Amino acid sequence: MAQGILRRYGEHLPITDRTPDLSLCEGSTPLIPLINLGRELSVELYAKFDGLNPTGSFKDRGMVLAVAKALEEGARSVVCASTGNTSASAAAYAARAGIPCFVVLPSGNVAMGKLAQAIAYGAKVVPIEDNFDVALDLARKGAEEMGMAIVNSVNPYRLMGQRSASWEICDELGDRPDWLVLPVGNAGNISAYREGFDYYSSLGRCSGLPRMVGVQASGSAPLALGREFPEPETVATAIRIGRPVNAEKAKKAVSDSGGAFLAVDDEDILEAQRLLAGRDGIFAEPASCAGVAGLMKLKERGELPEGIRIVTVLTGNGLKDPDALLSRISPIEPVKAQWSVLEEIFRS
Ligand SMILES: Cc1ncc(COP(=O)(O)O)c(/C=C/C(=O)C(=O)O)c1O
Repeated sequence: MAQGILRRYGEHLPITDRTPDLSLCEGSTPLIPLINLGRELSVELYAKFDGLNPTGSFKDRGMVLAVAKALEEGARSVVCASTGNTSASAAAYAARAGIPCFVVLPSGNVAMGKLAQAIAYGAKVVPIEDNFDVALDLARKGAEEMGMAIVNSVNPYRLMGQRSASWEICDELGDRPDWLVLPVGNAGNISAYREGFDYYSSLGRCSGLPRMVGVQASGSAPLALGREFPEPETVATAIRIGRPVNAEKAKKAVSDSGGAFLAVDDEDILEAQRLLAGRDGIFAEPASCAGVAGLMKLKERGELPEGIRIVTVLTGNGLKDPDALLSRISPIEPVKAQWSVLEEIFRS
């Protein structure tokens, strides 16, 4: 049975005998070979499908530790700002832990599935008339003024828990991949992967860092395009973040690994989402598909070496945000429930 992060990797995490044994059986997500897409790109391609965590995103890996340590350190409630997945995860683990959760969201820019989760798990949802970056400033003030535990990736326990994904990849492949490709918003996850590979390398369990490729949406790409984005815009609302709090760590992860940041357009992201589902049967939310869009762009430019082993991190489940896809297709009208009508369709 899945043990959860605190049990599976407890010896590598800041667990004490006072740390609550919190778990929603997160982690141990599948590393799925993308056979068809890999053939098209002429690489050995795997998807680390973190959309199969309990709340449907990679956030659970860090949240379980952040909430457990908040309890251990005497916090009586948690707060976060979120583009959606952090709030869903924080609300779930706070519910499990029996403490209140306050989430500050950029009104009108959070996918319905994620909002439904935060409400269902019982969080106090506070939409604001501004973007994620301002929401994070307000959540941090709430934590300071009212002694709540902030569980965004400014909380070090979040990145420590998220290192577990790199350990799972190494445990399964027997080493690090040649490349790790993933979407970048607040830049916590790419930083956590770097820390995780470094740590496993220090234990002799992998041979150093993979080349780390962080992909952003071109309308919200402060790291990829090297400029401010005070009004970030992208259909990939999960990475609609203009002021990444982990920017410096992420830049070092990319430079130390000989990697790169890439910017891709929204249409490239949605095309990657359709390809991923249509070729290899995996439905991931738009932000998660930015990595695949980046690989397709590199292939087009002749900058994707053949035969290398790549892991692309699918950070969130497609069910979180079906609107992005549905809003771009014409409505599917019902037909008469007659065999002749269906037969014509089946034969076409
Ligand atoms: C699906 C998905 N893919 C990628 C990212 C980017 O990870 P970071 O670069 O570590 O921020 C997010 C981030 C979401 C939030 O930041 C939030 O939920 O507040 C995400 O939900």
